[in-house]
Order: sequence, then C-alpha cells, then structure tokens
Amino acid sequence: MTTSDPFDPGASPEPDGWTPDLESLDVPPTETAESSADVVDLGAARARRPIPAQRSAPDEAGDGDDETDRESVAIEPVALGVPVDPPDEIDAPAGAVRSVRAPMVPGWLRSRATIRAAARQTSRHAGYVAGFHALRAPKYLVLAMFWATVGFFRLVGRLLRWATAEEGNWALRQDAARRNDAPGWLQLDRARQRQSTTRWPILIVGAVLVLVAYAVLWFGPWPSLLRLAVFVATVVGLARFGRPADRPIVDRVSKGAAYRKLTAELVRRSLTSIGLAGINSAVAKDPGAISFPMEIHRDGPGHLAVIDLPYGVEAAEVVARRGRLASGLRLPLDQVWPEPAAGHTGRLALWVGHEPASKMRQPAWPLIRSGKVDVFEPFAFATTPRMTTVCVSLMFRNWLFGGQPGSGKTFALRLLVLAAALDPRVEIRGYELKGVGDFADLEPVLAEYGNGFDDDTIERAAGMVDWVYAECQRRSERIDYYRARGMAPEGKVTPKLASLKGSGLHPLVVFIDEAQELFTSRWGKTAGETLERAIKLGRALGVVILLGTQIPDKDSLPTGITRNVNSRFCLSVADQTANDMILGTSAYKNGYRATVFEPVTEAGWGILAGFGKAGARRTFEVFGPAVARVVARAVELRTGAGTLPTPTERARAVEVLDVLADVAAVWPLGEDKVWNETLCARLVEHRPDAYAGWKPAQLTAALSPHRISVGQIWGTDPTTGKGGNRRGVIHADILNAITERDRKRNG
Ligand SMILES: Nc1ncnc2c1ncn2[C@@H]1O[C@H](COP(=O)(O)OP(=O)(O)OP(=O)(O)O)[C@@H](O)[C@H]1O
Repeated sequence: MTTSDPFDPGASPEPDGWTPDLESLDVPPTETAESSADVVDLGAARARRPIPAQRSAPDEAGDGDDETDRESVAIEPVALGVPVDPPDEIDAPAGAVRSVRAPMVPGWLRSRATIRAAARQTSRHAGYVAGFHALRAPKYLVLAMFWATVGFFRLVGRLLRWATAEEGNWALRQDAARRNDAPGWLQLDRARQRQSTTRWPILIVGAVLVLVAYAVLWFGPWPSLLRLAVFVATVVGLARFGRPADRPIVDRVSKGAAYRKLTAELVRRSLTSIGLAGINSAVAKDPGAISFPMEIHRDGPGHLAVIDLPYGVEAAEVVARRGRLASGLRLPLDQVWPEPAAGHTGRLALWVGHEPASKMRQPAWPLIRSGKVDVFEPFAFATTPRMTTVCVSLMFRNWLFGGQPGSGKTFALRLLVLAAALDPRVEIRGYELKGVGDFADLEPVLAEYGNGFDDDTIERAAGMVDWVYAECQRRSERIDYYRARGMAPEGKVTPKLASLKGSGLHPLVVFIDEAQELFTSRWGKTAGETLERAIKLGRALGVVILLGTQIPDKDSLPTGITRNVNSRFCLSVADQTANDMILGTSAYKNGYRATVFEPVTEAGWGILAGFGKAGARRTFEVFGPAVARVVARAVELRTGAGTLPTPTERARAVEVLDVLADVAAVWPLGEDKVWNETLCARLVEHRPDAYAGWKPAQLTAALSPHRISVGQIWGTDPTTGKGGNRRGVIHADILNAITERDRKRNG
C-alpha cells in the first residue's frame, strides 16, 4: 500500500523508494538549505552531477504501491539528483487562468422575480414559524411555569449546598471516617466550617439584594413592559435550569432536514455517490478534482452550485443520474435540478430548491385575468424551477409537443392556443384526435375545430392539412405582391401586414393534438408530406403549426416534420429515442433529458428547446374556469375587432372536401379514362374556393387514401390536339370507391 494519503493534497508526489539524494550534489546538504546565497554555476553543477540510474516504473519494480514489498526489492544506490531547474508547470486549463469573479449583484437580487421569490419564501417561512408557535403558546406557558418551579427549587438547593460547603468535602470526610482517621476528619470539617462562614453571608446578602431588586422593579415606577420582560426572562431562565436536557419546551418546526444548505462537501459527497467511475477515480487521486469556479450562492428560492467535474466527465452524465444525485443529497427528486452549464461540457449547474417544486406554488398565468397577446412578441408560457417566468413567441415558429400520457402536453399546447386567442388578428383552426374535448372550451374562437378519433374526424383533419398547404400557396403569392411594393422587405409577414385588413396575411395558428392518430391513418402519408411542405413554406407567411404527439417514432411523426420544427417542448418521455425524436439528435447525449421527469406527478415539466438555452420548464397550469375566463376575454376582443368566427364560417370550414364526389361530378361524359390535369381544371371551375391552385400531383395524393391508383393514360390534349400518355384515373375506379365508401358508412 502506498504511504501517501490520496486525500492529502500535500502528500509527496514521488513514488516510494525514491528520495532525493542531496549528497550527489557537490554542495553539502546544509549549504543547500542554509547557504543559498552562494552563486551556483548551473552548467557546471549539471555536468558534475552523476548520471542517474534508470528508474524503473513503480509498477514494474513492484514497489510502486506496496510498502510491505520493499524487503523483497534489491536496494541499489539510487543516484538521482535534485532537479536544478524546477519542473515545468503543467499548463493550467484556459478557464482557470482567469479568476472567475463573483457576480457583483447576488443571483437572487438580479431580477424582480427572484427578489419577489426570495422575499415570498422568507416571509412564508417566517409566517409558518410564527403560526406554528402561536398555536402551541398555551402549551409552552404551562410547561415553562412547571419547569420554572422545578428550576426554582433546584436553584435554592444548589445555593444551600454551596453555602454549607458540603460539596466535595462530605465525601472526603466520609473517607476519613472509613479509614478511622479522626484528625483528618476534624481538619476537613474545620475547612468546611471556614468556607461556610464566608459563604452564608454572601448568600444571604445576595438573596436579599435580588429580592429587593425584584420588589423595586415590581412596585416601582417602571413600565409594565419591562416588568413583563424581566418576569419572562426569569421564568425562561428558571425553566431552562429546571428542565432535563431531553425535555425541550418548544417544539421543533421541522422534523428532519428537508432543506439543507448546499455546501461544497455535500455536493462532493452526492457526486461521488452517483456511481460514475470517472468521478470516483478522479476524486480518489485528487480530492480537488471536483472544483467550484464560483462560490455556491443563493439563486432565487434555492442555491446554485456551479461545478467543474473531473476531466473527462460530462455534465450530461450527471444529469442522467438526477435520481441518484437527489439520493446523495437526501432530497426529493423535484428539489434537485442539475443541468449543463455554459463554458464546457464538464461544467454542471446544480440548483437545489428550498423545497420540492411540487410544493412550491407556481404563480398564476399572468394572462388569465387581463392582458392581450401580440403573437409577434413573447408572452409568458412557463416557469423555471427557480420560478422565473419563461416567455415564448408564436410568430415564425412551429411547435412540437411530445410526451407520454399524463405528461401534460395537451395543457401545454392548449396554453399556446389560449395565448393565440388573445390576439384578435389570429385565425385558429385545430383538431384534437383524442376525443376528450380538451379544447372544447375554445370552440367559440376557433374557425375550425374537430374532436375525436373516428375516420370522419381524421379525414377532416387531413382536409385541414391540405387547406393549410393551399393557404400557404395563396399567401406566398400575396407576399410577393407586398414585397414588390416594399411592404414585406424580408419576404415575411410583418406586424403591419398582419394587422392590415384584407391583406390575407393575418397570423394563422393550426394545431393537431395527438397527431399520431392522423399520421398512422390511411390519410397519414399524404398528410405528413403535405404538412412538411406547409411547415417549410408557412413559417415566413404567418402560418404557425402546433403538433402534439404521444409517440414520436418515424411512423407516428414523419421525420421531415420533426426536422423542420424550430420550437420543441419535450415532456416526460420513456426513453432516449423518444427524447431525441422530439428535441433533436444528440439532445439526450448533451444532457437534455426529459426521461428524468415522472409522468403525472411531474406533469407540465419538460425540456423547452428553441428559446435560448434549453432547460427544464413547467408550463403554467391553466384549466377549468381559468380557460373559460381567457376564452371569454378572447371572444370580447374578437367581437370588438370583428374577427370572431361566425357559425356559418365554422360550418363551411369543417365541411369535408369530398374529392371523390367532386371528381365524379365533373367527369366528362362518355370518357372511361381522364388525365388528372383535365380533372383539376374542371374541379377549379366546379369549386374555385376549394380547388384553386390544385396540381395533378395533389389530386393523386387526395385520391390515394381511397385506394385509387393513378397510372399512365392515353389521351388527346384539347389545346394542341396531340395525343400522349399522361397521369390520370379510370372512371370505374372512382365509382367503385364511392360504392365501397357508402357501403362502409351504412354499416
Ligand atoms: N403545468 C402543469 N402543472 C401541473 N399539472 C399539470 C400541468 N399540465 C398538466 N398537468 C396535469 O397533468 C394532467 C394531464 O395533462 P394532459 O392532459 O395535458 O396530459 P397529456 O400528456 O396530454 O396526457 P394524455 O396523452 O393522456 O392526454 C392534467 O390533468 C393536469 O392535472
């Protein structure tokens, strides 16, 4: 075993068996130490130094670690010299060269929210302690009086014993009596009498003085507050003297250490208990392997420790072991919030709350009672574990919400829709394919709404996706028009254009909750492709798409969509794959892991990405009457702005585009097979509002869920009169599909 203590940073770094040989230098050891004023010619000194014997590696020699083995090692004269030049310093890491200065303003004083949180926390605690003790005051009074009485008699007894000077002396006299030592006994008794003679007057005078002082205080012209204070102090003093050490009068406010101040030792202990070999082996070699680039400080309603982990250990690895970390700190899971810190991948920011997040009261969503939203500006959406508000925006964004059942994704998605409702310019359309009516309260402000997982609802949702894409195409023409007039310099919708009545560029928010129902249905493939195109095209055109899904695999959520979404909120998920499908590749590896959240118990918590640094956020919980209240305000705002959807508009919006029936209606008489492009031209004539801009490929996509195959068909171009092969459909296929559908519908 090595003799050097691995936890002693001052331990010699030299391996066992090697000691500097001072004699091998020409300068006597004493001179090296004491006559250091001599000028030494370094070149000559080096030349005179004997060539050191080859030093075997400690392990090879077998004496590197085990001192007891030394006897079996041949001890040869070791001729090593003291290094004349000091060894080169190991380069300090870049971050360590600059000293990290403490923030001028403490973290908790930096924003109003954190000051408010700290003040709220302190006053809440003080209020709790005051209430706790006030309730028990009568009990404390009775106990204090009882123990004060005991204390009084105990004090009197003690004073009497002191005055009689029996303490100690009595035992000695007894001993003398046992030994039949009469002179000794008499001598001890005389000593006691002498002491006693001086003590009695002191006691009597002291007692009289105390009594007089109390009488003066009691009957004199003193404020009764002073009398009360002295009385209380006397009672408390006597009670303290009278009560046994294990019988406290005042109850403890908190049992067990629910909150413990975060100290470096505590952090080290918890980090070494999470089972990361990289940390444990580094700390065993050097206890300073875990370092703190800044002091642990208060940060909102908790403490923040910024930690530099040992070389090679990533903060992400610690984040993944949040449960073990909480165990090491002996705290509930939702009180411990590790996340990667800025700087390098080995820097961890560990925030530990004063109390578990589930016990902390989240402030109400600021927009419930008052306020409007401008979708071009950020609005409150969530809170951090420190209870600071996180704002997000809707414009030029598409959102993906993912999480397992009960993680809170519908609430999160609905919060954005509620915010959109508070901007009267925004047109909102959406489907919830779960069928429980989570968005039913919002129906008055929705231009199109569907709820359910039946084929009809899913088909309508797919129809909405087609409509959104067609709307994007219409909008891109409009934006070209306004760009040419200098009103859309970046080719994007501006707040001015969004507000301009008749511009056709008002913000459009489209949501699909439980989107996996649509993408795994028979309309799924086409809907996925169309939505991907709409997402790519619509961002600049004021089209905001919000998707919620339980299952983020590639069948349930086309990867083309996941790749193009720029705002993501990943609530509790079961595994790394789901995590990375929602947050993007490598999110898990980089420490952004929504797998650490428990569904249901930590509902509403997730990792929000796309708004600065990603991190754990909890959405504002808005439900029941609060939703109704927001909707009522939204209805009022929209009525004032003239943008509240009328029942007729809503009915028209949800009318399903019956492509089969429309194709049958426009079919040219006497033809068996018709080109798609001919059909598209006829469809536009038939219903210009629905089919404007349709291309042959779109018709193919719309017919594919009905299992109608589109193939090459011989025909004649009516404009040129030339014959040719183009993509088209067969009349019999259309009629068969209609018969089949009707048969299914009729049961
Ligand atoms: N921000 C929040 N804070 C606290 N609780 C929340 C929050 N959001 C949601 N919850 C709770 O979680 C429950 C489930 O929420 P929600 O319906 O949004 O989950 P979900 O992920 O959509 O689940 P499912 O897929 O089963 O519908 C809600 O009833 C609510 O009680």
